[in-house]
Amino acid sequence: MTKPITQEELWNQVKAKFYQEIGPVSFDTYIEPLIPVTLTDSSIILEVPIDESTNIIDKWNKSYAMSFVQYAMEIAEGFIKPELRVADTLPRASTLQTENLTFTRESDLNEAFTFDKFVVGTGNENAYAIARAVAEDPGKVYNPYLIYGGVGLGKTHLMQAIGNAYSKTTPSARIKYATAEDFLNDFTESLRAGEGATAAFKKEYRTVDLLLIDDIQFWSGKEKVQEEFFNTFNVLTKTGKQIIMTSDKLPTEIVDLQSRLTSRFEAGISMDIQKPDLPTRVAILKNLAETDNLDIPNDVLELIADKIDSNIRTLEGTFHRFEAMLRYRNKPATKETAQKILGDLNINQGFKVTVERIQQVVADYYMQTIDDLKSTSRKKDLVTARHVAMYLTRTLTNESLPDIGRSFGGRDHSSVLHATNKITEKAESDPRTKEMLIALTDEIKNGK
Ligand SMILES: Nc1ncnc2c1ncn2[C@@H]1O[C@H](COP(=O)(O)OP(=O)(O)OP(=O)(O)O)[C@@H](O)[C@H]1O
Repeated sequence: MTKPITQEELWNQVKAKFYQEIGPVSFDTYIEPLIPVTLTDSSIILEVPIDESTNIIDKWNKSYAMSFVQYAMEIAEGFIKPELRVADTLPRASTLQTENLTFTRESDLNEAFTFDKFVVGTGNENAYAIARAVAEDPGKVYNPYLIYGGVGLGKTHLMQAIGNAYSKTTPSARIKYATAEDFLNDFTESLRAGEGATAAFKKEYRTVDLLLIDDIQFWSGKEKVQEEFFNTFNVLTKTGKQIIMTSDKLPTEIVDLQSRLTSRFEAGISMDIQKPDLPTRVAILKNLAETDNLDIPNDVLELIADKIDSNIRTLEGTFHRFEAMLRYRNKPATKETAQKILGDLNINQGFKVTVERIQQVVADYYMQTIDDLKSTSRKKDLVTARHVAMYLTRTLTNESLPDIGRSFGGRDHSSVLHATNKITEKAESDPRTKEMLIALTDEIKNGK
């Protein structure tokens, strides 16, 4: 700015020009509600009332920002950029109606979900690298940032790590974490509670620096909440605020998610988290052991990590059960203790459940051979053993009735159906049969 001028003078003169240019109706809608907050040599911050934020910001970005720069140039003889910021105060009239309204708390971040505690491995290194970049400079390149992937693989942890890191470097930052369901509930509640509450809802979600929304697949088919999020999204991204989301799949794969949302999301970046490989799983267990001051041999950790390969939440849960065995039941930190836990959890310990495996276990149990099971003999014990083996094949594998018949000496599919019905009925009426089937299933999956 070359000409000395106060904020008020500048804004009043700009307003006068707008009034002339756009007429009273547009002026009252888009210009009059703005409040100048800070003027520097090169910019002016204008606060937008929360309940009109979507409209005004859209209009400014489309048409008025350019006019402002031009007017300011004429008045102050220098370049002044307008920056819009959503006011974080509610309209006065709303206070009464919002008294009893509690939204999910502003920062529901889990302090344990930090970058330090996040083990980086092949399945998550890209998602991690972007998360770091976002935490360093939110609202810039990767906006919005969507982390997607299967259940229990660390999406929430990584998203919240961004929030925790940013709140450390920028303690004044407003960070809001909510699940997609929280967002929906807050929105519905605000609609129910009336106009003031709607403004309170907007304040809650639109005046933050970082908005973290978990599990957006929850909005599938829910039109109203999608529309509300679309507006929230626009206000935040247009004012340079960061949005981070998680989902169990890519937005384009979420059924009934509006395309205007998916296309907005595509403007940022989406990164998946894959299942962790064995070294990553072992490292996660090592971290847990270290945190809890437990000395557990590597081969024991490897055994646990080897058996639980798809879900980190289950991996952690198993570790904590193992820890409880050591601490409260004084068991040694050995492979045997670990096996016990894994067995209790009914986790597959390496036996692939095939027709042959089932036939072998059942034949051994009835002291017969696999050939006997396949034979035409109708000795009573053997018939029962055959029926049980067919029943277990039907329930534990995806084999079709004809395929099962073929595996049992070329029998007809109706014989298999007859056998499975018979055993089902018996298990329903006789608890000993039921127990025997459970024990056999366990042995088929986990060994003796
Ligand atoms: N790379 C990792 N390093 C350390 N702990 C991890 C890692 N990934 C996940 N965890 C832990 O696993 C548990 C589950 O992670 P999280 O809740 O983030 O999964 P999610 O992908 O969000 O699950 P959901 O699909 O159920 O929402 C958490 O306790 C988290 O701390």
